[in-house]
Amino acid sequence: MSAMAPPDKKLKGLVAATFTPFTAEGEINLSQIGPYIDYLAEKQGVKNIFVNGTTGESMSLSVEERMMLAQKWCEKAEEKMDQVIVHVGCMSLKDSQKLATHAKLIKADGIAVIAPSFFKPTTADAVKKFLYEVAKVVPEVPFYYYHIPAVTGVNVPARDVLEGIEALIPSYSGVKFSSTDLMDFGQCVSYSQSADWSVLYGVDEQVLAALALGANGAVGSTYNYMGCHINKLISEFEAGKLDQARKIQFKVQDLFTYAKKCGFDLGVNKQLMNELSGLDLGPPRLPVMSCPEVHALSEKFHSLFPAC
Ligand SMILES: CC(=O)N[C@@H]([C@@H](O)[C@H](O)[C@H](O)CO)[C@@H](O)CC(=O)C(=O)O
Repeated sequence: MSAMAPPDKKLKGLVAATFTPFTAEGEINLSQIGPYIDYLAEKQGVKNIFVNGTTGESMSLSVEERMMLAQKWCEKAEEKMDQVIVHVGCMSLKDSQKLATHAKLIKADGIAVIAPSFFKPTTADAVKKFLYEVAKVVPEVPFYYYHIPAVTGVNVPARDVLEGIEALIPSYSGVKFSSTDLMDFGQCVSYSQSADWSVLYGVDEQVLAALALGANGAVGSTYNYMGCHINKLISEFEAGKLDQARKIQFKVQDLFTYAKKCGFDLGVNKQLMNELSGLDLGPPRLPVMSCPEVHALSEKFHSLFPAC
């Protein structure tokens, strides 16, 4: 079995799935990326980023915009972040290959690929063939499979996709698992243990359950603004203080129960990040609707989570 990332580069701990900064007019705003990285490192204690993913609205960006963004994230992350993983999944294989080649050029620490979702692969074999065609253009770049069936509508179990992936894609380094199916997640952990691949969880409101099953870390949108609290949850878990870890997890769940009543979506999430961080990341891009103010949600956040 091949485990591409050297042991000191194994992706673990918290990874922020970054929002894409836009100007008020809806153009990419590269000027916010430096301050954004400083905020994550200094205020949240988050040292890894996953860029141009779901939270980053990658599917609403052009290939050129994704390249500009990835380049700036990598440039500004130098010496401040441990790893920058660039999501290069697209509907078009050619676009994905172009983004993967570019990610290597800008020295990204890894690439991730989602299953295409317009023409949906219906078997693990079809998903793997697509992943292989992207990974093969940059065989020396650590490769992560990004599993998010609720968004892609590709309901092939991740564990089936992982079966034999290391033989097909020697750069395979792990899976970013954004699904509530904890049985499938556990099976991915179990498959990955012998080779030390990273298995990262992506449903922030139940990350503690994934840690119990052996997650190496977590990738998510909320680690942008509550990374310091989830770092605490992880250290309580690692210290065997389950009660303390649960307290933090339950607060996250309370926040989301409240947020869902207010119509929580990516637009609300981004606006919450703007308010909590003080950064100006602008509105989302259509079809995600912008959301003027989420003061009640920010207040709820502050009432649940006193400053770190
Ligand atoms: C569907 C979705 O956007 N899921 C988020 C979660 O972090 C999610 O926002 C959070 O669990 C709140 O529901 C991540 O899994 C997505 C992600 O990591 C990404 O932006 O690529």
